Amino acid sequence: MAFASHNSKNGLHASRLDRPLSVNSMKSLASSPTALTPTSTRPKSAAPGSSSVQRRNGTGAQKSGKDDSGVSGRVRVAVRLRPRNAEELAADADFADCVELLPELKRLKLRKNNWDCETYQFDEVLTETASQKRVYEVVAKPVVESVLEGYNGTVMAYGQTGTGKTFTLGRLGEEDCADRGIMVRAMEDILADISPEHDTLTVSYLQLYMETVQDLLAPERDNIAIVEDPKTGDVSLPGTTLVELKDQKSFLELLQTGEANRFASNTKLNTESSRSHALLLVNVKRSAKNKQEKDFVIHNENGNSVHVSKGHRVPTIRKSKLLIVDLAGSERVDKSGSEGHQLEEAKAINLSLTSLGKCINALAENSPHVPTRDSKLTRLLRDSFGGTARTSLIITIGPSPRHRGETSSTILFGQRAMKVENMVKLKEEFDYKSLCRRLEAELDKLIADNERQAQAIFDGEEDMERKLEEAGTRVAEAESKVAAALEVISKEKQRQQKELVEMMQNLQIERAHRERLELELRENVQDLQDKKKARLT
Ligand SMILES: Nc1ncnc2c1ncn2[C@@H]1O[C@H](COP(=O)(O)OP(=O)(O)OP(=O)(O)O)[C@@H](O)[C@H]1O
Repeated sequence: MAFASHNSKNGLHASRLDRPLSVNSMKSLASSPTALTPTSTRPKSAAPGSSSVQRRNGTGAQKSGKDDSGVSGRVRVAVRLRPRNAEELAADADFADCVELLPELKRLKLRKNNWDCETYQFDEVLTETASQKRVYEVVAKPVVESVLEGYNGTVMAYGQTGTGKTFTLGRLGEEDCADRGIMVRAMEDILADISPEHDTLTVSYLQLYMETVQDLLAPERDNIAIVEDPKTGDVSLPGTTLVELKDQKSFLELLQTGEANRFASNTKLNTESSRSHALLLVNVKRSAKNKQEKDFVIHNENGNSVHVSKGHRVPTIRKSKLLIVDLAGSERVDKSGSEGHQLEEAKAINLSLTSLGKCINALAENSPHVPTRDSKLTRLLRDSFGGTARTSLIITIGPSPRHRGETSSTILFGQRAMKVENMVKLKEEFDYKSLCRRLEAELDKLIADNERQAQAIFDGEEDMERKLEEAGTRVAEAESKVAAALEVISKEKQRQQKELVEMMQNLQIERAHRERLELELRENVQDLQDKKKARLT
């Protein structure tokens, strides 16, 4: 759809962000229970490390963290009075304010006339002198803390046009940091708490203008669909720009871009009147490790199950959302002087605010039917009112007796909202990706250990074989040496035997020779003796 050109509320022009914008879908606009005082009670399960809502319900409730009923948390409502503006100081100079505040008693008196008034009780009553810091601390800080603990949270401003909704929520405080509104202060606290290594912080910024959702960070996306999960009721806005945030500077740039693209007009009641509802959505994703007290089984969406035994650390992830809603101001068109296109805008604003009022009434009265589907605003706020969010509403009013009727209807809206009970839930689920990564790493380690052990055995076997081989070689060498020595010995023996035989033979020959000589000698002697005898004879 084509949008008419409007001035931005703070006169800034749209500028491209330096940071890359990631396009993604948003999921639910859920949240958790609120207390407006800093000492307020948190949901029982909100304490870090304590058991979550889903754990209270036992092992069966751990499927996805979505089948539990949550903890009751009433919508908390604060009222803030704007100081008289220049026009009121002049026009209402002779008249008393239409309201009287009793902040200590958390009461507000609405004057009916000079002698009669109605008294209303709120969770917090903020006078015209209340600082932005105090407003943040009592209205938004408990919700922000709760979001950081894993619950969804909503902070919303409602009130007549020109009463200070944008002042309360959207002030950047560039010149004086004391002026910083809830959005800037909330992000400061979130950035200070999260860990850039383990947590993820993404932001989208949208406006709902004449029943059309537009991306304030990419205004060409001007017809974003609202998709509701039929099972869980979670709302998502596919195609919305999601900016991953790391620092406050980027956030301020993002807010400036958004504000520059927001529809605002100069009306009789507010020179910079927002003509759209602005929704800042902060997604916080944090990983947590919980030690299990009991054995249990995790079922994933595919029906597979993993048995987790007692004492194991199971990685879980908390995906919470903080929704900050700056509604367009309700106005009486006769007073605001709207006509033409502006009149159409005013009608659309009033229509969506009326449907929000109807839902709040139905919820406050515990009506079986809540007309959530009547407008896009109520569809977007489904989790904030009557859902799982911790919701804090700030209603803004002006002091002028001329707007007593509008102030009265704002107060009644706040009173009815105080009766709305949400069922806050810890947005925690098992981190299957991380569990899978861890199991894979463990498996890789086991495989590596196994391979190392197998290698060691293999190496041991090889070593043994090598030693056996060496021993065999040494034995063979020794055997051959022994054989060689034996051969030498045997040859020597043979040689010696041969020499002995030869010597024996020589000896026998000599003996025979000597015996022959002796015989010859004896024969010669005999012969001589015979000859001598013969001569003698
Ligand atoms: N608490 C306050 N203290 C001082 N000035 C304020 C305060 N609240 C609002 N104002 C001033 O009143 C004017 C209107 O405020 P703002 O634009 O925030 O109203 P709004 O409720 O957002 O109006 P609309 O619904 O028309 O957008 C602004 O000039 C703003 O600075």
